[in-house]
Amino acid sequence: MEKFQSAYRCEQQQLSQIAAEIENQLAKLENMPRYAGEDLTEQALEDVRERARKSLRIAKEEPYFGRLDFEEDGQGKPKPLYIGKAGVAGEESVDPLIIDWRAPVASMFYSFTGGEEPAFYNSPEGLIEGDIHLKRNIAIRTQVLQRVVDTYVRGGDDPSVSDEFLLYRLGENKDHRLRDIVSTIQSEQNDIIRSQKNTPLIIQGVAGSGKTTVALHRLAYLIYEYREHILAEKMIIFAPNAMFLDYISNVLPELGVGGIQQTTFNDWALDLLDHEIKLKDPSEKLFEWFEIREAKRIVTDDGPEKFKGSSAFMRMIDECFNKYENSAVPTKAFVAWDGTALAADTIQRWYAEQERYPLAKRRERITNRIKNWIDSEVKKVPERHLQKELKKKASQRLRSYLKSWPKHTPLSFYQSLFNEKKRPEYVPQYIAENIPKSIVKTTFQNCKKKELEQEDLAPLVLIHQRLNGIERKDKFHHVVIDEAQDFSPFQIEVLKARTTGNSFTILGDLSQGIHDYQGIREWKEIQDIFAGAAGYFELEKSYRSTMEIIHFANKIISAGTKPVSLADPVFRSGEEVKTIEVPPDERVHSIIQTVSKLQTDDVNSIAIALRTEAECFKLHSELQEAGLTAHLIHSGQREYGGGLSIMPVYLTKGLEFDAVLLIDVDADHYEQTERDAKLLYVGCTRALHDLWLFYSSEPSPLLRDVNKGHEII
Ligand SMILES: Nc1ncnc2c1ncn2[C@@H]1O[C@H](COP(=O)(O)OP(=O)(O)OP(=O)(O)O)[C@@H](O)[C@H]1O
Repeated sequence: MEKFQSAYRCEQQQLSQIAAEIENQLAKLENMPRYAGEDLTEQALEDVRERARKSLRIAKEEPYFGRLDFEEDGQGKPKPLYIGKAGVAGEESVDPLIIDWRAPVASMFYSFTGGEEPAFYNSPEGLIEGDIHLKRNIAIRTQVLQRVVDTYVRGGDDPSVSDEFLLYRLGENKDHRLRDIVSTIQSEQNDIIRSQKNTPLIIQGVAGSGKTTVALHRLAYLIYEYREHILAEKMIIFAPNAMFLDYISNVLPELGVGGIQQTTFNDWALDLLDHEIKLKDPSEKLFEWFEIREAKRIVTDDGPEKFKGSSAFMRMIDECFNKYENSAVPTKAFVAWDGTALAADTIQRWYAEQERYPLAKRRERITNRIKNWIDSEVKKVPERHLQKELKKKASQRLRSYLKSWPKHTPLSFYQSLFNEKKRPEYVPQYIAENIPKSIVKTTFQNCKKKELEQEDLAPLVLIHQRLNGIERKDKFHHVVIDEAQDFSPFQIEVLKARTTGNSFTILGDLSQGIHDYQGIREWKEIQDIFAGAAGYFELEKSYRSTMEIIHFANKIISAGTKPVSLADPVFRSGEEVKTIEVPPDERVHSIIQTVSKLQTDDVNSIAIALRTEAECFKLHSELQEAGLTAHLIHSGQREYGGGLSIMPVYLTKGLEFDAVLLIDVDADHYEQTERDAKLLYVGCTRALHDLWLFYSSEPSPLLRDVNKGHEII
């Protein structure tokens, strides 16, 4: 106790000094007039000052969260390093006042797992070694010291780094948005965050292992580490839906990072295609795939989503496009006026010479070359009064000549691939035969109506890229794909073509692959796209939920499929999971009772999750009639406001809630199938502290093993 008090007093004193210096530095910089002139050196200095102002503003409220006492070899004594979200330079000394968490030396705060072995980090000057004497977590809120926890003391009773501070953080009730984790990043997460930029990373992580959070921290790290080569506005995050984007929207600003694009694949593709097409309402697809009983659809390789998302389909389109491109130049001579013609061979030679340009550019360049040829031919005509007349005629003829040169948009080219009546020459017979019959007619009709499905977007983007090319300025510097198990190989392929240095962070969990009709079955499908050059990480530790919830969820997933790995919970114990049988006529009453109890206990966010959207609507109105108000969340939702929500279980993916109530967990709604096990697993693993499952009549067969002991299958 005494030791703790003295540590607290020492940090209190330190905080007062550092806070005063921050105030002082900030006041000086705020009072300096801003430079707005043309002098480049002055502009650069102003940029440096502006960056310092930004860091100081961040540091003012919560200057740091950790202290590491490190004795560098040969220095003789340990030096305390204070680590915060933003670095602050010292005014009086060369040593920084606060070290940015992304700086090389700060990596030891995360990678050090205890023991008396030497610690090290990679500095720009090379490897630096030394000993760690103390690792201390310090919680400060609005300049007030709240908690001091020594997680490692050299020579102390426990040689490893303790979880005490992590457990304190995990035990807190969350608000409705994801938060940064800079103070408690774990060693295995740190390795991912600090991986080098140009190796694509694939991260398979169990539910709650921090994949989304880690990817966002990685973006902040890359911006810091590669500030000379990477621009925030050229980095992009692909997330499953707009509500999820809203849910993660706080993390990057908390880390002092702005300007990164955040979108869904559908929105991004529609923008790129200049809204030439409309998308069918995606909720119809969700309705089809998440219906129960006889209405259920079965996944097959030649279903539209799987087939159109495959690399094989991409290769077919590529081949057709190559053929089209090779024959896309007219085979007849261009006659400018009678007696003056440009031979077809010449035009074809010019076309071949432009091979390195995308088709649209090649066409533009050939057109310009023909125009120049016309000009020079006109100049050869000795009668000056005829020249104007001839030029006019030649221009008219050029316009009609160009019409014989087929010009496609992405949509018209795509549509032509499905034209059964008039197969274009560039579509070889064997390709036409390999496109499943069930897809051909509907896709052709959809193209005519300009209303397509989401699986048509990647093919259209590919055609757009082949027609127009991708300019260097349009390339991404880094791409994050969250919930990547639901991405098709084709989607990844088109993004790969737009990304410099294969700089990707691709994360997901095969056990949560509930959109199996469109996503991947194994990570190899994505590894193959990068020809085996991708780094692969597996995260098994789960931070979100209590041990009880994770043990329960592990049994559910194991009852329906063989997961890549089972989640290993942190040692945080809570309430037992409740599985409750309720007669149908008492269902609403039971739900209301449970919710009121949770609300009385100050639980912030509660989700009531049902299998289908229609069932959510129904329960929502039943609860409303009985006096309980909740937010009804549907697939078009763009924001997530926390509190009490009712939503289909498939929409809870990626989110988390203090408590989750899963309704109708019976044999009808959740059968003994892989998809149903994954759905139920997703639902269970959304809960941080409390999980309730309700069923009437026969419980789901997936609950079969939940009451067996915790020894894992
Ligand atoms: N090192 C950590 N320190 C504190 N909290 C953490 C840490 N890692 C993860 N968490 C917390 O665990 C929860 C899950 O994180 P996140 O949503 O990023 O995981 P995920 O792997 O993407 O989950 P899922 O796949 O289940 O959606 C969040 O509340 C996050 O703050």
